[in-house]
Amino acid sequence: MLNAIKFVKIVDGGLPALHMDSQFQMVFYIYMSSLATVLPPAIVWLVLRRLTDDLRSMAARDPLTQLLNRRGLSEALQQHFHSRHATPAYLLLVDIDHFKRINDTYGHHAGDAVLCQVAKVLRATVRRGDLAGRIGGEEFVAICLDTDGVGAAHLAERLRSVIESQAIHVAGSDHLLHCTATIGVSHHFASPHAWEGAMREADAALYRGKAAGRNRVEWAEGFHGHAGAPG
Ligand SMILES: Nc1nc2c(ncn2[C@@H]2O[C@H](COP(=O)(O)OP(=O)(O)OP(=O)(O)O)[C@@H](O)[C@H]2O)c(=O)[nH]1
Repeated sequence: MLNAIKFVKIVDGGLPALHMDSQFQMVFYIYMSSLATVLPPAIVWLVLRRLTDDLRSMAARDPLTQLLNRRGLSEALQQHFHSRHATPAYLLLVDIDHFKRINDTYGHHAGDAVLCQVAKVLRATVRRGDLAGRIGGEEFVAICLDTDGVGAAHLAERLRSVIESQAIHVAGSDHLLHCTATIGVSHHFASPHAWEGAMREADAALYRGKAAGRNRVEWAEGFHGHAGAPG
């Protein structure tokens, strides 16, 4: 049991809400640690390393969509900015419009199907090397790591228009759902600590987009990327 406690510490900061797979893994781990005295140390070490990797990856992801969560995004940004050739990043905050209505009208499982579809669009639309995450109920984040303001603005507009064009099938229902999203875009930022500030900028822009009628892209104050100059 002492080993189990040490193991949880390795996972750094404890575990998020565990779902079935991870609960199974913990039971498996405790079982393995009880065999630790009779199994060859190399096998025990390999199993533990694998479990540590799995748990670390689970702690960094949203269980519904498998996109990065806040912690996963923050870790990925730390890694990106530690590289000598790190490029500045742009943060896009993507918020589904009137999502509560979808839940209220078609049920929570329909809401979940919409969230999964938007996650799929995000994953498919950002470039390889960019980051995609879900940071709250119906709030998603895309972070462009190797582009300028024009590229970030194009990505935001492409995301908005692909989300709008989706017909979303809900299991067990004949309805095809549609949704739209409002997107706030931050200025570029160049350090892992600056991403909370970028979130605030994008959030303020998003708020303006919601007030202006939704289903639109809004830029942080003074952002010129959409006009052709780097932001
Ligand atoms: N299905 C589902 N719903 C969720 C989840 N997390 C949060 N929600 C719901 O998301 C809804 C968010 O509603 P609001 O914050 O009012 O936002 P909205 O209706 O999208 O309105 P606007 O953003 O102003 O367009 C709430 O009804 C939450 O219950 C989830 O994981 N699954």
